[in-house]
Amino acid sequence: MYIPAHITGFFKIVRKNENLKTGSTGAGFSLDKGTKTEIKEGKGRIYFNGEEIDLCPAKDVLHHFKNVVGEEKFNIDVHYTSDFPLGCGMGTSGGCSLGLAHVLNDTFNCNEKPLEIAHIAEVKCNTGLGDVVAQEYGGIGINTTPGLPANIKKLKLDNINDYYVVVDIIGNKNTDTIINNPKWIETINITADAKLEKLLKKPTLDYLMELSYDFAKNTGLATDEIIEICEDLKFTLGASQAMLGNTIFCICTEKELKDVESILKNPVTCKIYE
Ligand SMILES: Nc1ncnc2c1ncn2[C@@H]1O[C@H](COP(=O)(O)OP(=O)(O)OP(=O)(O)O)[C@@H](O)[C@H]1O
Ligand SMILES: CC(C)(CO)[C@@H](O)C(=O)[O-]
Repeated sequence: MYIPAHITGFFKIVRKNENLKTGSTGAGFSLDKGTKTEIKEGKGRIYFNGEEIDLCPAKDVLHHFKNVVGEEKFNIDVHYTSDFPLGCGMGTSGGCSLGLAHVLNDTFNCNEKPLEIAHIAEVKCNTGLGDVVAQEYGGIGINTTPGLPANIKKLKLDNINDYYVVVDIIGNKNTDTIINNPKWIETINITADAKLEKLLKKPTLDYLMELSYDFAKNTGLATDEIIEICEDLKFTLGASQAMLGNTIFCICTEKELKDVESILKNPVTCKIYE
C-alpha cells in the first residue's frame, strides 16, 4: 500500500476532548514519493527501510487490529519502504500509520475505518494532527476543520504538471516537541486563522507558498539557514520550511529546476500527487 508524503505549509493546532476531533487546520499538498507498507509473517516487529524501529503510531494501529482480529491470528511484522526519513516534516509517520491501517483492514477483511484509526494513532502518539487526513485525500488541500470527518477544499490546477516540488532535508525535528508546547501552540495559532481565511479568499498555489513562508518566518519555526536558502529561491513560485521539519521545499517550473537543484545540497525532485 503506497501513501504519498505530505508537506504542510502552515497550520493551526486544535485540541478537543476526543482524539478523533483533535487535529489541525491549514494547507499543504501530497507528493508522488512516499511510503510503501507491507506485512509479512512475524512477531510484531516494525522495520523502516530495513532497520527495526520503535514507531508509536504503528504500534497503536497494530494494537487496534489485534483486538479486532484476535491475538491468535496476528503473527505479523510490518515492513516500510520510504522515500523520506521519519521526523523531517514529510508526513512519513502519517504515511506509516495510514498505510498500515489500510493494509490490515484489507488483509484481514475487517470493516474498520482505516483513516480514523490512523488519525487517532497519530494524535495519541503526538506524531501528527492533519497529515493522514490530507494524505487520504491527496492533491493540494486546504483543511478548514480539525480531525474527522474532514472538510478539505482541494485546489484544482489545470497546469499542476507544469510544477516540480524540490525538497531538501537538512535535519529532523520531532513533531511532539512542538505540538505539545504551550508557547509554540500560542505562537502558531495566533497567526494561523488569518492565513487560512486569506487563502480561502485567494486559493492559488503561489499564495499558499507566500502564506507558508510568512508563517514559517514569523512563528520562528524556520531556521536562519532555511530562511537564507528560501531567499535565494525567490526566483521560483515559492519556497518555505516543511512543517514540522528541518526541511526546505520549493515549487518551480522545469525551466527553473536546474538552478533550484544547484542551490540545494541534497535535492529530491517530486511532483504533486493528485
Ligand atoms: N530513526 C528515527 N528517526 C526519527 N523518528 C523516529 C525514528 N524511529 C522512530 N521514530 C519515531 O517516528 C516518529 C516521527 O514522527 P514525526 O511526526 O516527528 O515525523 P514525520 O511524521 O515524519 O514528520 P511530520 O509529522 O512533521 O510531517 C516519532 O514518534 C519518533 O519517535
Ligand atoms: C504540521 C503538522 C503537525 C500539522 O498539520 C503535520 O505535520 C501533521 O499533521 O503531522
